[in-house]
Amino acid sequence: MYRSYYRILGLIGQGQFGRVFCAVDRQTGEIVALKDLELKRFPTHKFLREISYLLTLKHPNIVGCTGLEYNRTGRYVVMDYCEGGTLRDLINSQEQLSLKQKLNLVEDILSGLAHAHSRQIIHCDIKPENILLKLKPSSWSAHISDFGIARLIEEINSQSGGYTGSPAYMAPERFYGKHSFASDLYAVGIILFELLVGYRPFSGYPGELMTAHLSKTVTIPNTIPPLLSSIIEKALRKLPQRRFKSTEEMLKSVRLASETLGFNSSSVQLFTSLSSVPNATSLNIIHQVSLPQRVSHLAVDKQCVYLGIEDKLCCQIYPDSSLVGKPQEWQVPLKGSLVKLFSHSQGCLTVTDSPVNEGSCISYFRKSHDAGQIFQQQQVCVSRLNQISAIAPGGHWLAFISSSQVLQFLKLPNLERVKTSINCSIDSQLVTLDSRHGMIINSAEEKKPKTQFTLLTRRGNLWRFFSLSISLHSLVSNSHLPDQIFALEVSEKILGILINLKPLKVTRIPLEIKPDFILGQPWGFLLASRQGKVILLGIRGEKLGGFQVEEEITAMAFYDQFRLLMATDYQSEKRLYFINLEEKLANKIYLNSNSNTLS
Ligand SMILES: Nc1ncnc2c1ncn2[C@@H]1O[C@H](COP(=O)(O)OP(=O)(O)OP(=O)(O)O)[C@@H](O)[C@H]1O
Repeated sequence: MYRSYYRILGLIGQGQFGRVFCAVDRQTGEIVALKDLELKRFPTHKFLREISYLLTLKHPNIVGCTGLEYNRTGRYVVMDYCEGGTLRDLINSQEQLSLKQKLNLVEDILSGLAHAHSRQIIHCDIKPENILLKLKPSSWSAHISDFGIARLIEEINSQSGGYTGSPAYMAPERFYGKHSFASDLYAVGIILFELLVGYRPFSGYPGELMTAHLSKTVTIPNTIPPLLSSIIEKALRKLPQRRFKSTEEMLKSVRLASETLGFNSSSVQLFTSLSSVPNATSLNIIHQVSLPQRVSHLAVDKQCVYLGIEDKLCCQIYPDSSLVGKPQEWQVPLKGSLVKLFSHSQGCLTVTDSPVNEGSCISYFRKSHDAGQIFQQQQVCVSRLNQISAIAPGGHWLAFISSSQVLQFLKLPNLERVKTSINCSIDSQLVTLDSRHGMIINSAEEKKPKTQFTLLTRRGNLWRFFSLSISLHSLVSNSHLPDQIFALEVSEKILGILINLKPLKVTRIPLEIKPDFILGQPWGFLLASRQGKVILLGIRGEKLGGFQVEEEITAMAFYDQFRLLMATDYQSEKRLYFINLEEKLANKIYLNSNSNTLS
């Protein structure tokens, strides 16, 4: 058996007939889905026949099957990867889609179906779980999955009698074991209803659903514009011959409705999910201190707090890591203005821009408990830094891209240069994943928005990883969850993008603020704007809460899972707050099994 062409990144899910994995092509770095079809249920002759026809079903709105993979672990169908999950995930999420976006998704489904129907193929199991999503700027494109598989399953089950499919989306004739192209259109009609109204026209147990589909009239709320309710009504007619004559005819009607209503969707009162504006409720402030000057940067390591104040570094050493009690305090001058501050296990690192030349200085400050002071131990001057990122927080490496567009590494704590010859674009962004890996991210907006993610090892090896068809900025990794990245999408609205790397899954989170601070924690991310609004997001992008302060926030850092340091500036009053967010997050947190459990 040969070595697999793919490296599996993670299990995406388990269907009735086998598992689906997210994998990366070892040669091209392309992300694919591998569907493992059990040998027992799909004997090779059936499997091959089905695959040969699946390979020919090519359309932008059908999840493409690109090949087969046989290896030691099994036999897989290789498919295009849909990083956005299913339409069901989107319906259940907090993302609010505009009318135009909802209709575009239905148009995508109908376009894919029209192609299949033109080849005499009926899907038989159209439902939100079988519609997969890919990112497109500020929205999603829909792709029909389970095509051939659905047909194959249909064949297997019809041999044992009875119907297959999902009763909530099944046309009346399907309960009698009959199906036609119009049965697929009925299912699209239910999806359109669900997207617009927020629930399905019929609910209940399979028996109740069957009765309803066969004999109950669909009630369409009068908040739905007539142009759309007439489409739903026609698609959901009980007799297949009374529905749309063809998929193209239904597609045309939806397109017309989208063009007529879509740009003016604010006037259409549709179902919307819960409002997610954070409440400005009282905060649990452990204590607060006045500061003599504005703090631009904050970093914490155990009982040491580092405050960046203009061209000075202030170090406070507390009796213990609860940061209660009176700290010992030292100040050291910095050469130039501070642009970044990192904590390190034995001290901290500063990056300053030199006022005299065009260069930057990276300095390592070591704290000495015995001597009760902090002193500068090492310093290197480099050409002005564009992007900088600490590899392994509190760890062994620092990587940066200099203005000469070369990626460089420094060993910590002695700041010894490691030679690399990796060219990077000046606009590249860097993030840390774990002690050995980082990522270089290049976003382009020109003709087509695109973001390319390249994996970087601490030895300076690069590996093209994957790309997304949107443009991203302000990327931040979560040192507590090495497989998660948060970013902002470049678009009219403020959209957060949560990227899980293993398996690749992208979630879009509409935000009410434009965050200036993004901090990763074991329970998720804290986002805050300088204007004082703070949002707490869980590890799946769900909103856990938030708060608002009157002051301008100038710097933030966590000193344990829940306790936060926040420096503010308000009418010449500068303060440092010690805040406990535990109550705000209590009972709302889902931690994955890799992270520490909460007491
Ligand atoms: N090409 C793909 N890209 C990304 N995720 C996929 C892809 N194909 C399937 N998945 C995901 O893998 C999981 C399992 O999919 P699968 O199609 O095997 O089963 P299912 O649709 O959940 O159930 P059923 O077996 O009843 O059809 C689902 O969460 C699905 O969204």
